[in-house]
Amino acid sequence: MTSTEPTEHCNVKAVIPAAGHGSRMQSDIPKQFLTVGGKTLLQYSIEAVCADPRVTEVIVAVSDPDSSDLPNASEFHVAQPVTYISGGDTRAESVCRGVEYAVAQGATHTLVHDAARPCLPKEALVRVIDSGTASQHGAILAIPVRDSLKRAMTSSGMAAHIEESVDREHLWQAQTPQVFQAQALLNGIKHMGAHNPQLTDEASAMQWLGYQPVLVEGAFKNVKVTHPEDFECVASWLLASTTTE
Ligand SMILES: Nc1ccn([C@@H]2O[C@H](COP(=O)(O)OP(=O)(O)OP(=O)(O)O)[C@@H](O)[C@H]2O)c(=O)n1
Ligand SMILES: C[C@](O)(CO)[C@H](O)COP(=O)(O)O
Repeated sequence: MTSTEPTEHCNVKAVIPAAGHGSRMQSDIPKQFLTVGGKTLLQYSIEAVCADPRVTEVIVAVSDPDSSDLPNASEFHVAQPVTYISGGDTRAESVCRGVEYAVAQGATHTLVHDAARPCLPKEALVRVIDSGTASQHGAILAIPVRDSLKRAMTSSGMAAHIEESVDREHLWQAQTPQVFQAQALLNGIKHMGAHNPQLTDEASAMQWLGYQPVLVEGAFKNVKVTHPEDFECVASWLLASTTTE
């Protein structure tokens, strides 16, 4: 891909994959429905992506969109409409269904954001929408790797010996949101296959098509709740931000 011409008219719809089981979190309920200060992580994530008015709708992929346990979509304190759809067996499948829905609703771009990243700062959101809509390659939030990297001799176990050090220069950790032209992203996911283990994020699908998405500076606090210790950090940051508002 060589063209970086921006799209003239943009209609950005957010897709939030929220149909996971959170097995690594080991909680009784999926992590996106854990609450902090009376709100679920999912609700924080929805409010976070709605902080930029260029987002015109939020599409949330959940396991059962008809479940009475889900908060009524009209109750979210955001200006944009929120729609629940049915997610899939893999994160990529949930995203694929959301992007299909967004395209059918006239989206030019989709912004995909994990329900499990509730501390997304507004400045980072604005940066990634600016870049993702300005380039046909799209853009993702990411942070440069900070620590020294070691490759282990074996892939399992915590007592593995070091085989070699790995140069961290040019290495980034991918976050969400990830912003792409909606139809191109849909094509990429379908070509790669929503059950392909290499399809760990949306940028991978675009790279499969030959695009080179832009890396936009993310934020340390935009961590994904994956393990219990992540939840402890996120809960304290969310509580601190609600008491200072
Ligand atoms: N079939 C799936 C799997 C994941 N997700 C969502 O994708 C995001 C990031 O995925 P991950 O952290 O891997 O979530 P889980 O699959 O829930 O966690 P685990 O891998 O520990 O089971 C989460 O918001 C999760 O709900 C989804 O919508 N559909
Ligand atoms: C998309 C993602 O959040 C980027 O870091 C991530 O790939 C989600 O899934 P994972 O199973 O934690 O890799």
